[in-house]
Amino acid sequence: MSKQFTVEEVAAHNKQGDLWIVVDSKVYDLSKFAAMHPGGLAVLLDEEVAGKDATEAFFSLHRHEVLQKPQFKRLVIGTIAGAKQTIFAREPGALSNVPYAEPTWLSAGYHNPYYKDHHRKFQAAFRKFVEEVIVPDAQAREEDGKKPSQYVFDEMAKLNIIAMRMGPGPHLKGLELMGGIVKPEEFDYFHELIMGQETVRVLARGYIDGLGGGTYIGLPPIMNFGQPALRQKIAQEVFAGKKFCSLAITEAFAGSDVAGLRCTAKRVENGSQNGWILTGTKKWITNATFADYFTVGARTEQGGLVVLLVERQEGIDTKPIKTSYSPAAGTGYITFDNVFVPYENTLGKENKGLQVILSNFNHERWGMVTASVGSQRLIVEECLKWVNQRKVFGKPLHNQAVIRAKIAAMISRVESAQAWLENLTYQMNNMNYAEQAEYLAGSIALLKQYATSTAQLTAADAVQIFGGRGITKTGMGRFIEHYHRTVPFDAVLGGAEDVLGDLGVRQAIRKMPKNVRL
Ligand code: HEM
Repeated sequence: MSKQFTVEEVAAHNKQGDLWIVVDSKVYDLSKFAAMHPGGLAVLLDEEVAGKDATEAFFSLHRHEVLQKPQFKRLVIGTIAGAKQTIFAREPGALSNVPYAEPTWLSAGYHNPYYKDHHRKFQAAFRKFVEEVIVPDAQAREEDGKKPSQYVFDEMAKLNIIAMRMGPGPHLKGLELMGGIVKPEEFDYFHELIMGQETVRVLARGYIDGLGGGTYIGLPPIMNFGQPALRQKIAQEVFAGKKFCSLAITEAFAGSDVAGLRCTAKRVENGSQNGWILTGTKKWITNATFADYFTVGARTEQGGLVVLLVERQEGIDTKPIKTSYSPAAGTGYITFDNVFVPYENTLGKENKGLQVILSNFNHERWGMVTASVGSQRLIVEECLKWVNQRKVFGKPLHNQAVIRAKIAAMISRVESAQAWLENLTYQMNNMNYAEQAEYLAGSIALLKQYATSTAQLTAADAVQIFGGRGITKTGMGRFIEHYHRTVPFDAVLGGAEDVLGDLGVRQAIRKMPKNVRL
């Protein structure tokens, strides 16, 4: 049992060199630390703080995790006799009890039609994995800008997480998923949705893309259109966490208008050399700096498009691009200088590359929505906690009607996006790929536009609620600052918002019956 002190005993230690304070029933000896305190010595010597219970002052200025750091835990010398700890951090893997911090299917008292028992078990195990294995590496790599550590990929591979990240399908056959919690034949788009929403809990946007953003979009064309032997070899290497893919479509010359690509692929057929010569550049390619395989869109001599699987080799140069998120994503500029690509590395048919590129767009955009809505929800939780603990004019911040109005809008946005997302996910579970393309392409595009545009409104509101802290990289508002800075990525990747909104409406117009009038 830790040493017990009375309030009076603590009160006697209230000066420089002999300074104790109480935070949530624990007594901290700050005598030596006070001079190094990042908030300064003076604030600790304040007569309301020195030798007193400073719980409220502490939590209005620091995140809870400050107290959990080993160097600060060591400052605890005992507890106040008869007092009990009242503030607890969420255990790794546990659900949050903050209202709206979890989707309704994970909220006490709610019912839902979509998720089964194996989804719940999967969610609990996956969150624990994210918080225990990924979060520590994510925060460190986001800081130093290096790619996610190899041990994280290794741990993911052991549970077949990289394979599951590619969604349901025959590639999961025979694999033990998440230690056997879910059977390959049970694995559906709701499991994948859970993965998308749990992974963003690391709140390190660049790192998340580093963790498999390139593979998520670069591997499907290989799996769906590659030669059997080749796709099996590559899928195995990638699922084992040993190799990485990236999708190299976008260029400085062409973004959403893939028809305008300038990278060229010329056929060469002279005896042993039967293949393509690839020349050109690609820009903003996620994971490019460390990818082993590039799924490249290029223009043929006939003016059509071809998609090629290109292995890293001489003639390929990748250099990092500085974006507003961290270099952990490995975002790069690629130069292909007369690179030879064997003919068997052609994905799909020559001059029919557009179909290959477009074929994965729905799944890719839907996946981006899962992540976008998941991180939007974390921001709602951050804001609810902050307005509850922050005091202004002697009252909690939520006492201001304007603040409550902002929170109301945030909750409505995230709940509507989640409900729409779950509905479309249910449709995906009950449609084959062709049906998804036929019925869902427009809705998914509209949902992505909705999710990312509401995310940006929520990011802006969150900054207003956090004030200066919302634009500061450390301290109470650090996740708000990060989110506000990186939220445009979601709105640009997979198609800019306006393009997607337009696509959704064009699809609807295409399906307008000829025989209807007002
Ligand atoms: C166990 C006791 C304490 C520890 C370990 C501690 C530690 C820290 C740390 C690590 C920071 C910088 C990180 C961050 O921005 O969150 C900080 C900042 C600060 N601390 Fe403390 N602190 C303690 C108690 C207090 C108390 C009782 C006050 C009372 C007024 C206080 C006032 C501040 C202020 C004003 C800042 C600067 C906040 C800002 O820049 O927004 N600290 N403290």
